[in-house]
Amino acid sequence: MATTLSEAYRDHPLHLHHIIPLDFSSFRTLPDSHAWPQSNDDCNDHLTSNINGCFDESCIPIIDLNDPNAMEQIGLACEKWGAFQLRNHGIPLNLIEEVEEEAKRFFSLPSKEKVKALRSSGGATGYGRARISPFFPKYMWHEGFTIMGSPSNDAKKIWPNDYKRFCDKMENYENQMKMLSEKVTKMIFNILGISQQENKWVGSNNHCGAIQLNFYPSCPDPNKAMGLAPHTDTSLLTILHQSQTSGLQIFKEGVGYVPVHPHPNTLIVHTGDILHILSNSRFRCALHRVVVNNVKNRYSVAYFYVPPIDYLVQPFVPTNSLPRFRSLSVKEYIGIKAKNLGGALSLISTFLDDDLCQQGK
Ligand SMILES: C=C1C[C@]23C[C@@]1(O)CC[C@H]2[C@@]12CCC[C@@](C)(C(=O)O1)[C@H]2[C@@H]3C(=O)O
Ligand SMILES: O=C(O)CCC(=O)C(=O)O
Ligand SMILES: [Fe+2]
Repeated sequence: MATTLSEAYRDHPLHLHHIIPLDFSSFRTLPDSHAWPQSNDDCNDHLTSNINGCFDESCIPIIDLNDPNAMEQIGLACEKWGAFQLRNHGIPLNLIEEVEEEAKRFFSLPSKEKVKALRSSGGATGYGRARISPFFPKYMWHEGFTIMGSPSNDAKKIWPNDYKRFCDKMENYENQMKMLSEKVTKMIFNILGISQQENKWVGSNNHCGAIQLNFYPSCPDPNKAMGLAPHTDTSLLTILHQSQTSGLQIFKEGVGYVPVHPHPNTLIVHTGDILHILSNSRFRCALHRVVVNNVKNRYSVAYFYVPPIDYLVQPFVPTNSLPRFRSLSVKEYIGIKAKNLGGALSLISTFLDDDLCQQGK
């Protein structure tokens, strides 16, 4: 029986062609395998996030964690967007920079070096394409490196004599992200009225977590390419650092894709599927994607905060309401998502409408 996140993915192996990334450095034109039928012109580039924290239809709010009203603002942002940006988050800025530097150090290696840490078919960690690759007809202009717990096994394959530097930074970052995730989760559970007493795993070492280093090389034909295809995160919440290069876009019903341009010293928080289920779809789980450009490489570092694998994800239902989803374990949900991606929430819905997630109902 699976007890860790890695083990939960073992039952859902991927073909190697959905794992081995292209050697992007050898392409001057976009190969057909990476040319997407639809261009990225459905983006509302004039819209952006508002520095003062705003809750109208057009901007992704920035919330100061030290603001006495932060909890209320987080609740509103999760309801309206399923995402927000966080200022004064308490993560040391030099650590964020160092982790980004380590990501650059890894991704700038020649392909023949990087593939030494290739994710195995049934594996969850290491170098490779995004797990969602098999659901799309074309490949993404993207490389990833996934870490669950200590990355030492994978890092040793790359830097046999010098793996410690990479591991120390990543482990330190994981600890800091865990603490921030706990803080935000406690605020969110408070908003939802979910008992802390029954969720003692928050604040213990019983949670599951993963770090994903993302690399989007500059691309010869960015309008036809896709950095990361539209998806929602499986996690309870995701904390994302993006380098100073735009590319992330969040889908807003009735508006389209809204860019989230980088703001110095802010981290982005996404509501994941698990929180969407727990909140009985009061909180959206934002559909998001990444577009690429032809000038600069882009990097991002995502931390996925996930409850223990055997945790029962059970919608918290206000009085006089009905649960919109059946209860299931994290492991079962991961399995359903691995087979159905965007259809996973509809499959566990107790209602007939599909795509409840996007409608935020
Ligand atoms: C915990 C996880 C979330 C993730 C799958 C993973 O096991 C580690 C990689 C994560 C990632 C990063 C890129 C986008 C994404 C959809 C993917 O393909 O791999 C997410 C996964 C997810 O949220 O389901
Ligand atoms: O690169 C980004 O900005 C987003 C990455 C992302 O969505 C993910 O890792 O799940
Ligand atoms: Fe994501």
